[in-house]
Amino acid sequence: MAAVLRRGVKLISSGSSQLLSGGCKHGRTSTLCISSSRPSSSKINVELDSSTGIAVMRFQNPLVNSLNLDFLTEICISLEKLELDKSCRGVILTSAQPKIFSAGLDILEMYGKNPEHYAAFWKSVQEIWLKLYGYSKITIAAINGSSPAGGCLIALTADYRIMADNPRYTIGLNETQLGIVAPFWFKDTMLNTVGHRTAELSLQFGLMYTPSDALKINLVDLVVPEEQVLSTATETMTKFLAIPGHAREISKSMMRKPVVDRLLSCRDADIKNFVSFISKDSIQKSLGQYLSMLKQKKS
Ligand SMILES: CCC/C=C/C(=O)SCCNC(=O)CCNC(=O)[C@H](O)C(C)(C)COP(=O)([O-])OP(=O)([O-])OC[C@H]1O[C@@H](n2cnc3c(N)ncnc32)[C@H](O)[C@@H]1OP(=O)([O-])[O-]
Repeated sequence: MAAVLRRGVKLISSGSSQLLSGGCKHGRTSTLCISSSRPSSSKINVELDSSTGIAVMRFQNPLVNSLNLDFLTEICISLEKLELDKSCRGVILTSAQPKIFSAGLDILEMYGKNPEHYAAFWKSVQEIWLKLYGYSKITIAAINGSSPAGGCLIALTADYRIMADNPRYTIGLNETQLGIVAPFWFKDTMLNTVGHRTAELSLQFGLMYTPSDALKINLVDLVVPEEQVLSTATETMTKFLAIPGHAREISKSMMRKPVVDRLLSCRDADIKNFVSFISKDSIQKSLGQYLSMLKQKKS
């Protein structure tokens, strides 16, 4: 059943399985497929334009798109569905929340919980990284807000990053500022993007970069006025789509597979390592202080 939302845009279905198995396949030029796995409480919104093959995935997990277990799982499932959907050729990742792309991993998932919880959470963080860094289709991050730590990681997994030109927005792997350590696969993703020396300084200091500074170190590929982020992402996607798909895909895999394989070869050990690290009293204390600092900043 289709309902007209605005000129040329149709709500095909609010259930993603229906949508992806049938709704998009025979869409016309002006038809967008709008999906959400749980209509009212969905933390993401996906629009797939079946005439171009470009999907826009918007993160909408209030307040700050922090990556908790449910949210990570929902993103992962949607990415999987889009990857299997032949009418989808590329995905633009962006935020529906004002001023924030993603605040990174939800600190509350790593604070005051039990080891089983930490293990399940970390597995889902691994999962999203493996899915995105090894994604066969084109991904572009349209970074329309701040993007610390895990938020930066999500952006780093994309094939191209376009950031809004607003000096109040910052991006970077700031983990050390919280007293925690980005794992080797966060580090490798950063290193593969900005090079060894910049990654080393960036990780040790937990540096956050303004858009113009991020551009200087190639952490982002393009900085454009805020209102042009999405349109520029769509134009850039069109350029990627002009390249023969299999050749592009193999080239991407060639660049990334060694890093993906490295985590695949030691997932359980990596989980154990995380659980043991995050459970330490000293680390819990640092996280508690950081959370208080975030709250105080508000008042
Ligand atoms: C080894 C592991 C590797 C770790 C990787 C990571 O990603 S670690 C993560 C590293 N991430 C960071 O260091 C990012 C820390 N966050 C920030 O820097 C800022 O919040 C902001 C720039 C994202 C948004 O600024 P803004 O002025 O627009 O908003 P605001 O500051 O007023 O916050 C609104 C509410 O959201 C809350 N909250 C925020 N983030 C998180 C979170 N990650 N989680 C949970 N909650 C979070 C905040 O407490 C507040 O809650 P309240 O009081 O309403 O109950």
